[in-house]
Amino acid sequence: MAQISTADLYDERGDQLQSVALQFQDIGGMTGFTGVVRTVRCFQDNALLKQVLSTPGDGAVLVIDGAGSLATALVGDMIAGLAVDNGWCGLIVNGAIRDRVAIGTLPFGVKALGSNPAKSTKTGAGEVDVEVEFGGVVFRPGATVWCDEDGILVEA
Ligand SMILES: O=C([O-])CC(=O)C(=O)O
Repeated sequence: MAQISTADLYDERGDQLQSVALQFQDIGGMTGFTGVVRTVRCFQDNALLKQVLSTPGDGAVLVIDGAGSLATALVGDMIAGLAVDNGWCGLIVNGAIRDRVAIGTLPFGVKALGSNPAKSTKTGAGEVDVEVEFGGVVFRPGATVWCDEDGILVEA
């Protein structure tokens, strides 16, 4: 069954929702996706998010706050494939990805600011399941998020 559009959802329950003002690109093969928020905060380093995506996702959306850096890719086709295999439903990346064409073939939601072929460091620095904030919105772990071509809504 098709999920409700974010515009219709906003008309129904906008008072309970936050809408992301940043303009993300739809890169994954699935543009409409919804799930419970999990989070990683990291900066130009992707070992921690790879570790999280190696665990069962149970249909959750991983919100990755890379502080908006476009200097290195936080996710490529291997990490995105790992996430699909482990039952995550999508990623929202406040930063860059790479392997854009391959990610576009996956049955998976990926919103990101852009792409860059340069890889990230792998030290594991960062935090998991903390509140993150970008685009005028606070993402709380456990809140529900809805994504489609129009944007991103998350429970307040
Ligand atoms: O390993 C990385 O840094 C990201 C990547 O290229 C992939 O997931 O395929």
